[in-house]
Amino acid sequence: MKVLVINSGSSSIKYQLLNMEDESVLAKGLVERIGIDGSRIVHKVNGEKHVIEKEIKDHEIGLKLVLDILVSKDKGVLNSLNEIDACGHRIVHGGERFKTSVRIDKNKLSDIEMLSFLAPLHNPANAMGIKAAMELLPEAPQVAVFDTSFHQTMPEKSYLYGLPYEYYEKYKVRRYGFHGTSHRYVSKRVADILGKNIEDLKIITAHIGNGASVAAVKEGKSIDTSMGFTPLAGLVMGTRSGDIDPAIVGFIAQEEGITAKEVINILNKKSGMYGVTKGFSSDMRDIEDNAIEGEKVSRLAFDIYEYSIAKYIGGYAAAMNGVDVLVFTAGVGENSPILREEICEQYLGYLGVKIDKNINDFKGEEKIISTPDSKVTVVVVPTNEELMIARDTKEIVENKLEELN
Ligand SMILES: Nc1ncnc2c1ncn2[C@@H]1O[C@H](COP(=O)(O)OP(=O)(O)O)[C@@H](O)[C@H]1O
Ligand SMILES: CC(=O)OP(=O)(O)O
Ligand SMILES: [Mg+2]
Repeated sequence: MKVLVINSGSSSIKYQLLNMEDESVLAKGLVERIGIDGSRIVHKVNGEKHVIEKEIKDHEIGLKLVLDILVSKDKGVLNSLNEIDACGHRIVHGGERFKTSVRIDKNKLSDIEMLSFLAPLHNPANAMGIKAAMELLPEAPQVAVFDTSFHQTMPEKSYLYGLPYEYYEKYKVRRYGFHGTSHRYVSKRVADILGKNIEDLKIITAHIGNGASVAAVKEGKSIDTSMGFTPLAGLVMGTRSGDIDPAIVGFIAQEEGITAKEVINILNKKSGMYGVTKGFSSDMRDIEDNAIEGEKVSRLAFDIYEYSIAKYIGGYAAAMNGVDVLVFTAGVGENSPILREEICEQYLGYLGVKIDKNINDFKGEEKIISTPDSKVTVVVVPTNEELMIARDTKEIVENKLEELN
């Protein structure tokens, strides 16, 4: 079975075509800057990278280009689009409506669109990707895999805020949590790597990418996570503030003469590392390089970033009354030895965490970085959201996965 995985962002489409017989990636790529100047497609196949600059006005045109390239003579891997057996979509917000991955029909698509009020930055783009795929691949079943599903196991005490209860009843204001596909993948994978049963483990997964979140996974189930009602909450991120005193929103709005919505936009797009470094960069590679060279503002930003991660790890050790395994994943977690080292050494010694600095000095591999006598096993596990989406898609299409919706 060949599965096309689509992850539509507001201005991009990431895609992967997988052969599910052996889970190999046949081709993958990124359509970026959709609807703005400089749009292009970066396509990778057989170890080669092709960049095509082209005007791409919307998601349908973007996806059409992806499909054209997949069947093209020189850069393609398919003879015909009929070879695509199914399409899996990453959907950021499933609300309380979607507890598992589902096969998409018109009603489910409209429910996904209705959830846009909870994730205005993500769901409209996700829905555009589904519509484009339904249009261009009418024969292929479409499956939705939600960032929020894995966290639907959180108990009420984790997901309810200290707000008037009517806001939960009327508007479903609660913690949802995101990056669930990644937390699910790495928690299962680390149990396999360690040869343990996930049911016997208390795992903390730190998904540290441009968007970042930490989750507490007990007996294979998410019991808490740092993102909340939206992906703005929790850790300090590339451009997002993470947790702040909610009173700041009204205060800044009043002082700057702007609306609450505009303040939230600033918290999403102009804060985090970007904001603390006065607009220098949101990319951790830049911040890290500068911090290592001793530049003060970047060093401070890096400290704020690590400290916020460490506090959540400590909090989740308390939430589970212990921790057996700590996982680092995503762009920064996989590729920044210094971040892993500083977090473990400066903040987690009291938990009995000990890492081997020499072993830790690598990027992007599956590896145990703790010492044999460490009380907590610390492991780097590269995430693979696309593989999870493809696996769920295959299982749904083959009716092997129960849809609880
Ligand atoms: N070698 C590295 N050192 C530190 N950070 C890195 C490195 N490589 C990538 N990153 C960080 O990973 C981030 C992207 O992570 P990723 O998980 O791809 O994010 P997203 O899926 O949210 O776009 C980049 O912003 C960059 O800061
Ligand atoms: C939900 C979320 O924050 O996603 P990303 O990390 O891809 O921005
Ligand atoms: Mg990501």
